Amino acid sequence: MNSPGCQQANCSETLKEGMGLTPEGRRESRVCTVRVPINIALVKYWGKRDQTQNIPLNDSLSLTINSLHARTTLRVNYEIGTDSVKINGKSQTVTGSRYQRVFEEVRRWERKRKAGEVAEHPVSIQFEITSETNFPVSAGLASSAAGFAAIAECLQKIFGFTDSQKSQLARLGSGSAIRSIFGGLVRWRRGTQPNYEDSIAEQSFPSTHWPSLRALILVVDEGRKEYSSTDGMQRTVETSTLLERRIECCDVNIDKICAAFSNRDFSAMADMIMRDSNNFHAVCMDTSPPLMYLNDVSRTIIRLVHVYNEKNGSTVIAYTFDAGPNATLYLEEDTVQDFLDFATKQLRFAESAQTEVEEILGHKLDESVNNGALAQILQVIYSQVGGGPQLLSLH
Ligand SMILES: Nc1ncnc2c1ncn2[C@@H]1O[C@H](COP(=O)(O)OP(=O)(O)OP(=O)(O)O)[C@@H](O)[C@H]1O
Ligand SMILES: C[C@@](O)(CCOP(=O)(O)OP(=O)(O)O)CC(=O)O
Repeated sequence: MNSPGCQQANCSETLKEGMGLTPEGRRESRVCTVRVPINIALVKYWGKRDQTQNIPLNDSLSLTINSLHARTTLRVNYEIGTDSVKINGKSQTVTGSRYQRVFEEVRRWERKRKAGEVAEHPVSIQFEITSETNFPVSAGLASSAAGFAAIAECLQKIFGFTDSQKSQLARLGSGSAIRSIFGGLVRWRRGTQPNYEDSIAEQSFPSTHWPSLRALILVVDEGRKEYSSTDGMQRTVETSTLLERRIECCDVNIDKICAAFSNRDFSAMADMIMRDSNNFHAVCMDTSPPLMYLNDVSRTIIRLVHVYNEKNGSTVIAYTFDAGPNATLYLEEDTVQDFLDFATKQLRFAESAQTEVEEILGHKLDESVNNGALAQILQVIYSQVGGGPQLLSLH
């Protein structure tokens, strides 16, 4: 069976103080390129106590999935101009966006830093971002997490911000982005301080602690989801009575998953992962009007996983669903082949997804096996649990 690639985190460099000047005496532009993976939560973040700062009501926990990533280049020009953001070749609206929130925060910090210094030039900063992702954006595959963590990484490298400032910038863009700053198993603490400085992420375990852990993402819908996570969770906060109970349980569930992870006890971890996913979607259904992120294919996958575990006599695979119908399955490497053999008999795979399965298995599928029921899998992504951001270039 083929192994998915693994990259190691390597993001400790920053530009040194004392930057170059152009012949006109202006600061030279700086450019940074990073590659940052997505993360998929095992205990979901859902609900905020501060909407503008993205401060969560509950702690959350995720695994970093390094096959899916954003490759982002940020250019900072020290002049007055219009900021721009391009994702997969498409220009994004910056005015009034989350990008602008992040850019304004950086300008504010730089103004503050410059106050007291006799600046030759006022703080004029223009931002240009180009980002490519190797997966669809806004489809519930945590594109915003990789995207905003990448922007925060670049900003730290260019401006020399502290780790805490980097976290704040990532979180300001999208809450879940704060967890993509690390590899492995990552916890985002909601924090209790009024200034939110302790609402930060930390690595609970590096990916090397459990090298045989794998993720299989079954994409069943590549389209934009109906309600964004941002709007959906706010609606839940306003209307769900179950949310309060969910929030009470998150810390205990995180502790249980961390203990299971520490002992590499897959079955104990898997049970908690599936419980959290189901609890999260129950809370979504308890929202008014309900948030129905799962579809029939998602539900077929849920059933399939339980049948497979039962057939096995122990829990060897877990599902989790974010705010969309696509499934992330966690399992160990030695389960992948048997599970895919089983799944290809029960589900229907689109032609490209079939090729992806064949690549994972390292052999062709028998013509007759890929004829399962109507459930259609469009794409299969196989990944290790990986390291965090990688710095590609800085100048
Ligand atoms: N590579 C990127 N760089 C910068 N911003 C990005 C990038 N990819 C996505 N985004 C931003 O994230 C938004 C999509 O976020 P959204 O939360 O709707 O989807 P998602 O992240 O795929 O889903 P979820 O967070 O529920 O898993 C995009 O509209 C864009 O503003
Ligand atoms: C279901 C989730 O994926 C929700 C992610 O929400 P976002 O981080 O996208 O929300 P904003 O902070 O408003 O940008 C669960 C999770 O990743 O923890």
